[in-house]
Amino acid sequence: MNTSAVPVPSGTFTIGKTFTFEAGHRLPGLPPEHKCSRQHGHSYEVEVIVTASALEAPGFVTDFGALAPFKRYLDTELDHRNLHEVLPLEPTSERLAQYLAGWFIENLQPTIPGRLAAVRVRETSRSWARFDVEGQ
Ligand SMILES: Nc1nc2c(c(=O)[nH]1)N=C([C@H](O)[C@H](O)COP(=O)(O)OP(=O)(O)OP(=O)(O)O)CN2
Ligand SMILES: [Zn+2]
Repeated sequence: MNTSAVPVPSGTFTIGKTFTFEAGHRLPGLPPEHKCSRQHGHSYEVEVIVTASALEAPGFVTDFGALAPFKRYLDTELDHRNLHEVLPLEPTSERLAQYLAGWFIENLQPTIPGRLAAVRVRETSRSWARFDVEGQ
C-alpha cells in the first residue's frame, strides 16, 4: 500500500485534559429534604476541551503542559475548600463548568494556541455537566 496516497482531510483538532480537586458544597436552592441541600463533598474532575483548525509545531493543538496554570488555579483556589467561601455562585456542576470556562478564557487562553470549546465537571462517577463555549 502506498501510504503517501492517503488523503489529508480538512477538519478540526480537539484535545482534552482532566484535572482533579476535592471540595465541599451544598445546594441551598434545593428543598431542605433534598440530600444535596446538606453540606457534603466531592472529588471533582474537570476536563478542559481545546480545539484548533491548524496545528502548532510539532503537531499540537496546544502542549498539554501549557495547561499547567489551570491546575495551579484549581490547586490554590478550590482544592480542599468550601466552594461557598471562594466562589460567587451556587456551585452546581453546570455553574462551576461555566465559571471555570470563564477563568480559562480570561487567564489562560490568551497565552496558548487553540480555543476553549468546553469544560466538563464531574461530581461523581455517574454525574457530570458540560458547558460549551459559544463563538470561539
Ligand atoms: N443537574 C444537576 N443535578 C444535581 C447536581 C448538579 O450539580 N447538577 N448536584 C447534585 C449534588 O451535588 C449531588 O452531590 C450529586 O448528585 P447525584 O448524582 O444525585 O449523587 P449520587 O452519587 O448520590 O447519586 P446516586 O443516586 O447514588 O446515583 C444533585 N443534582
Ligand atoms: Zn454535591
